[in-house]
Amino acid sequence: MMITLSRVLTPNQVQKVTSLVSGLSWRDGADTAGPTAREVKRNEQADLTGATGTAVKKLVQAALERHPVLRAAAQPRRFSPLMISRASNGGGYGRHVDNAFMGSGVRRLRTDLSFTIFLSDPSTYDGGELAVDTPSGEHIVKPDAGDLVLYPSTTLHEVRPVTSGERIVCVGWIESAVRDAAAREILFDLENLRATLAQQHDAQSPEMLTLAKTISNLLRLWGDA
Ligand SMILES: O=C(O)CCC(=O)C(=O)O
Ligand SMILES: [Fe+2]
Repeated sequence: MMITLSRVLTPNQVQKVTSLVSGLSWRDGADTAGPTAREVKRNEQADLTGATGTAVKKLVQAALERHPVLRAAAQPRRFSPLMISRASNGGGYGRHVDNAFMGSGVRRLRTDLSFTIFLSDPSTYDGGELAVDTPSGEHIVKPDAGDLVLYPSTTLHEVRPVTSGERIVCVGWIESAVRDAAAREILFDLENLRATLAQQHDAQSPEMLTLAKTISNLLRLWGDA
């Protein structure tokens, strides 16, 4: 399942992040890629270790954690550290698969889902589409600034060359509490159903209680703590 969530960052938050990011220093993106991805990674990564970088990460992380649809779709257990990437002048990121594991020690996580939060207005750069291989063909997106694209880390994907302007994004990975993608999709459907039914039914109604019980018990069956 691949979805685009609109306005995970509001226009104000995009502006705030963009202005903070403009004060950061950058280094070659190949430094943070795995051995195969390194060959095709042609972008730069912001240094987020200082106070400004920390402020950026905090702002974005808070928006991610409170987003109800992202929570329902991803069932996040752990988030990777966020990265800010920039591509211009024909840069991009050729077809690759993300590393299965990231980080080390207690911070090590399995990458179940990858996401990109677009920070640049799409009218300000040419190219730079994110293209993800799906069983039904390539899914190509270039959404508005503030939108988040969530897709399975199991896929081959690429960022098409940026032929003019500059593409700035925030990327990260999620280890889901529900490892199996099919199980995650069933739970996402049920959560959407719950949200729809909640408009007509009281939370204490037998229907809503049974649905709550079903979702909770499927999480026990399929989820990791
Ligand atoms: O920039 C993007 O949209 C995706 C980047 C990517 O695939 C990666 O960092 O592994
Ligand atoms: Fe990737």
